Amino acid sequence: MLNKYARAFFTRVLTPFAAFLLRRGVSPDAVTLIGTAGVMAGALVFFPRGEFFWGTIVITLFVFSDLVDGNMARQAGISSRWGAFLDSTLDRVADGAIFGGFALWYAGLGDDNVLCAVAIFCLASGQVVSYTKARGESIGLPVAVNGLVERAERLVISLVAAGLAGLHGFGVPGIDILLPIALWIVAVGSLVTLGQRVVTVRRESAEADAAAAQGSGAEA
Ligand SMILES: CCCCCCCC/C=C\CCCCCCCC(=O)OC[C@H](COP(=O)(O)O[C@@H]1[C@H](O)[C@H](OP(=O)(O)O)[C@@H](O)[C@H](O)[C@H]1O)OC(=O)CCCCCCC/C=C\CCCCCCCC
Ligand SMILES: Nc1ccn([C@@H]2O[C@H](COP(=O)(O)O)[C@@H](O)[C@H]2O)c(=O)n1
Ligand SMILES: [Mg+2]
Ligand SMILES: [Mg+2]
Repeated sequence: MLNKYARAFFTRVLTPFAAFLLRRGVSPDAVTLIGTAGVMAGALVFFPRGEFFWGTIVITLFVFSDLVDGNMARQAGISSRWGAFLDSTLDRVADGAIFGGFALWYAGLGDDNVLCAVAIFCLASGQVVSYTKARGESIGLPVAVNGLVERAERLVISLVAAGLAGLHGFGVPGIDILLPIALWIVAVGSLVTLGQRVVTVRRESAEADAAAAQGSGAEA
């Protein structure tokens, strides 16, 4: 949903910045790499220590690079298969660091086995949700569904909650409950999304196989 409705807005807002970087000789690949490194640093340095406010600030500064890199490539007319591969692959790395950071907090000082498991579930299910689309497309299917909770939703729900939960460290009482709530929402939402995508791939592959069988029957 965010991908559909918010992308146009962010494209408008980020286009001048993307043009500025291109004028300075920065490449889209460099933005993809630096953005991922920044997200990983924010997640793995701050989250395991329970510093959710500062971790979210650092991640937010870098995560928008994922919208800037593609914008730069399109403006410069240099969108490439390599760029698409690099972008999607490093998305998985960044997501692993974010949910891994939450899991490390709950496995350590946060001391909550259930929430550690929920964070690991968010990490794994998010990767599988993305994989369903990549694998479905690689076998020639359209995978014409995005589902309830795409990557943008997973990030916005968990990062807004983490940023607000971090205010607990500045004396705001009770607000730290937002992070567990967000992790449960992302976990359930990812499971629903996984179901939606698997059902779609099942239907599309049955249709494609039937069409192929009909085609070879007509030839015989
Ligand atoms: C005092 C309070 C302190 C709070 C601190 C600040 C809080 C800020 C909180 C959050 C900011 C979160 C921003 C998250 C932005 C996410 C941007 C992003 O990375 O979007 C990527 C997404 C997808 O791009 P791609 O097409 O390149 O990626 C594909 C996708 O990943 C597929 O995944 P799948 O869906 O299949 O799982 C892969 O399959 C594919 O491989 C991959 O290529 O881009 C978009 O979706 C575009 C829309 C982005 C919308 C961003 C909305 C941000 C909205 C609000 C943020 C600000 C809120 C501030 C609130 C503050 C409250 C305290
Ligand atoms: N280093 C890069 C990054 C991205 N691309 C192209 O942009 C598409 C992704 O666009 P986003 O707005 O979601 O970032 C991607 O599929 C590539 O076509 C690129 O060429 N090089
Ligand atoms: Mg990108
Ligand atoms: Mg991306």
